[in-house]
Amino acid sequence: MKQVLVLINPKSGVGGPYRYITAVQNAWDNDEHDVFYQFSQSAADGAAKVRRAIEYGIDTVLVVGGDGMVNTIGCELVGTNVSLGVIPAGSGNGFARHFKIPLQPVAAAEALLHGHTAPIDVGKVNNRLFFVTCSMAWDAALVESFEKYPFRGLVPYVLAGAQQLLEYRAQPFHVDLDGELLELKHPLIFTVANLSQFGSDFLVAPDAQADSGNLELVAIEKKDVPLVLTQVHRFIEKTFHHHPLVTNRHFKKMTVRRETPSPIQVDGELLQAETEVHIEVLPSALNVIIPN
Ligand SMILES: Nc1ncnc2c1ncn2[C@@H]1O[C@H](COP(=O)(O)OP(=O)(O)OP(=O)(O)O)[C@@H](O)[C@H]1O
Repeated sequence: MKQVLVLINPKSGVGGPYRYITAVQNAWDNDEHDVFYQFSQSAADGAAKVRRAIEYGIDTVLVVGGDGMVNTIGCELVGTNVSLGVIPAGSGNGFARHFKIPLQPVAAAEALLHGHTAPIDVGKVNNRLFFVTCSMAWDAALVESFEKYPFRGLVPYVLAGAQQLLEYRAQPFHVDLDGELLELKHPLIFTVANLSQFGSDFLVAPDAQADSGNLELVAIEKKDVPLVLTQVHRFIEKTFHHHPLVTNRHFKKMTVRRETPSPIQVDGELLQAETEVHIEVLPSALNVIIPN
């Protein structure tokens, strides 16, 4: 019997948690699985519950939540043999969308049940892990405005972005990328992607592969953003990162030196950071259940 912990964020999801519990129960509660259900009231509460479950000998943790919860629980599972499955219940669901996990709970529970487990890379920024994306310029600052909106999704994201466009003061970034030196004068977008999207199908690094052993940098100077944005077909064709004005690199280790400290975005959450930021990839560090 495989031991399965279903960890539910009671704050996430549409239609209340029992919709998700029923979906998982109908698919997973069978002769092969012992399934336990717990609510995760906070990041610390969820982490403590997962640590206890690991000690108990759990095989799988199914997270019912969004990218923020995937991050806080994923951090506890890195370096263990426990597999992470994600039943998407967030607003953006970048992690789940990258792996084509269905957004409907019944379909998601079924897809994970019949899926396969594979190791994926994890990003590390200073002392914090990230699974989806990490941003350091205007693409980080907009999260502050976004968090103030009473509702979630692409619309507040765009509105927050527009508001921060007026307020954000771009600054020079000095970048050492696996030994290659890059000087960016005034980057507006500076995102490191482990997976392809921020969420809501907003693809920042369409080619990013979870098991490539690399992270991907997508950066655009402030003066070039309007030109890149006019090429709408590149967004539709998912090739905007190949635009000659976009800095697009695959790398394993990066150091960024900025002139003034400014917050960074880590899987949707805003963190304070000093001027110098270190990023590296931890290859094959987390076992994830991926639909077939
Ligand atoms: N382990 C956890 N347990 C409970 N709440 C958590 C946990 N981790 C993060 N949170 C908080 O729960 C709230 C919702 O997070 P969650 O990631 O589930 O949904 P979301 O933010 O809508 O998702 P997405 O990032 O995909 O848009 C956030 O305020 C987050 O800080």
